Amino acid sequence: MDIIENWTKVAISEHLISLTGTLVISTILTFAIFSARNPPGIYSVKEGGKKAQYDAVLVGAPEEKSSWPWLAEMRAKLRYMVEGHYLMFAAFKKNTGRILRAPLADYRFYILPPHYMEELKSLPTSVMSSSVSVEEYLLGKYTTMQAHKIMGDITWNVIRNHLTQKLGTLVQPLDETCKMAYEVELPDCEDWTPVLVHDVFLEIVGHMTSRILVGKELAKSSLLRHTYSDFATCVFVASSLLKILPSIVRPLVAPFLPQLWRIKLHHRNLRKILLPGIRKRLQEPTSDPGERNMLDWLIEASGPNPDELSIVERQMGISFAAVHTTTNHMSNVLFDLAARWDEYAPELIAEYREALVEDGGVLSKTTIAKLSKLDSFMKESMRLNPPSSLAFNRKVLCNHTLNDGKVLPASCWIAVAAGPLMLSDSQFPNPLVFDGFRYHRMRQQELPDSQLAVAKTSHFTSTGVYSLVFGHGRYSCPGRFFAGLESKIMLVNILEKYELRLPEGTERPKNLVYADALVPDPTKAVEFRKLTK
Ligand code: HEM
Repeated sequence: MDIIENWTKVAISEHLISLTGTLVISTILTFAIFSARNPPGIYSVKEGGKKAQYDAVLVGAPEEKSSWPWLAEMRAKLRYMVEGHYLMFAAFKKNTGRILRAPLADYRFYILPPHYMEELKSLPTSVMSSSVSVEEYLLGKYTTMQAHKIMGDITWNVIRNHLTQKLGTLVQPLDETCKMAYEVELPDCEDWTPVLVHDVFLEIVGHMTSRILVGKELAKSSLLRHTYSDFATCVFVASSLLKILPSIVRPLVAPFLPQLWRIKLHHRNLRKILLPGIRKRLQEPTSDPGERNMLDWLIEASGPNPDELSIVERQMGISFAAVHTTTNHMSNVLFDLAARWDEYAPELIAEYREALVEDGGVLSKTTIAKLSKLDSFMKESMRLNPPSSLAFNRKVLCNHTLNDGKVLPASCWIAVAAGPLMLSDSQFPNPLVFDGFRYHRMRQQELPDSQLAVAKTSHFTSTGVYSLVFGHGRYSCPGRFFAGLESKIMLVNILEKYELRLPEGTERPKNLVYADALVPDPTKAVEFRKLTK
């Protein structure tokens, strides 16, 4: 009943939000005009009133010098929102080796050349923090995505020391869940059937991730899966809407956002679903190793008197990090595979069958590790369709002097232009061409010294300057090994049972752009057909 009442509120508030549209647009303009204090083009970074130590080039600034600098900056900000991804490529190409400034809302956001990564990648979180940048980017104050609290050491350690270490034992439960989810979520596909891959795989990834987060029984709850996936959607939508407003106006608009209402509802529902299980475990820890899951690991990692609510919050945080990222990756791989089925599927199927036979017909972690061509295909899909043109996003927490003497001022943001680096023609022959087995070949060939940096990071989960989709260094994505395993299990189950193609007369769908982010188009379908035995 509670839930029904809340959904009614949501419907009413959706009307209210359209009324606030006018307010939003007028405040964007006010904000853009009054916040444009700096001239476009070359932007001098001044520290503590001293002379600039370096110049940063404003991404998206007009070529010619403008007599209305604030107008030029305002245009750069608006352009960045709609085509930031492409502007970043153009600016990086023209200014390789220079520091760029991304005109994103009211952040001081510097895009550093990649050579700084080596010295930055191991800095402690007291100097620069990935969690704080996530939290502020997603406006955690409003959206409850307070990453520095709900991620933090406990979550990181649980993912690194439990989830990743136990991947071998998770293959069978994940495979079983994947097969069940395909039965439930995919249509029959007796003949060619269009499938909206983003929406359907959001459900399938939801089933598989929940299986690991909460165990077999609780993972059956469709409310739980909806809570995990819609929480993330609400956080993205609400933060994107609020971010276009000046910070002073945000508290006035926030109460009208239906997404923020839904976020509250999701927290309440998750508590209702998880707390009884958490309390039961606190009294009597799960003894069956096959039944232990993220709930047990979080309880163990939280010390002698675990705070049960913080375990629920951490679950929400992990699902946030895991579900949409993996869904978007899978959507891209399926678009790429469907577009080139005849070229790649026969070799991928042969590789899988051979590995399975070697392992006595039982899918295991070793079988998955033998799928070098599939790993390469997934990595190539990510190289050309990264989640963002930026990576290694950090909030600088105190003034930091780089080895060459330049100072990163406290409270600025930094990132590296991951997208352009992954298209570097010095590292990738024909960088714009999809070459699904490029990384597979790299692992087997002798490469010139100039390409060794890429060759060393040729595996799906490895990170480096030319492989930044999972970030890099001490705080790179801890869940990437799980994401790789989960994706491969979903893919071998497709290769085994289905054929794919794009709807007739269509091409590989283009990604949607929002600022520097790239998202697979959720309205585009892939056609599936079940193989007859
Ligand atoms: C294809 C799927 C995924 C992609 C592309 C991805 C990407 C990323 C990136 C770029 C970061 C930031 C790293 C950095 O700043 O250097 C990150 C952080 C993180 N990821 Fe992933 N990830 C994926 C899947 C997962 C999964 C499945 C999990 C959990 C099981 C996970 C858990 C996390 C966590 C906990 C963080 C730290 C967040 C924070 O500190 O606020 N990720 N991920």
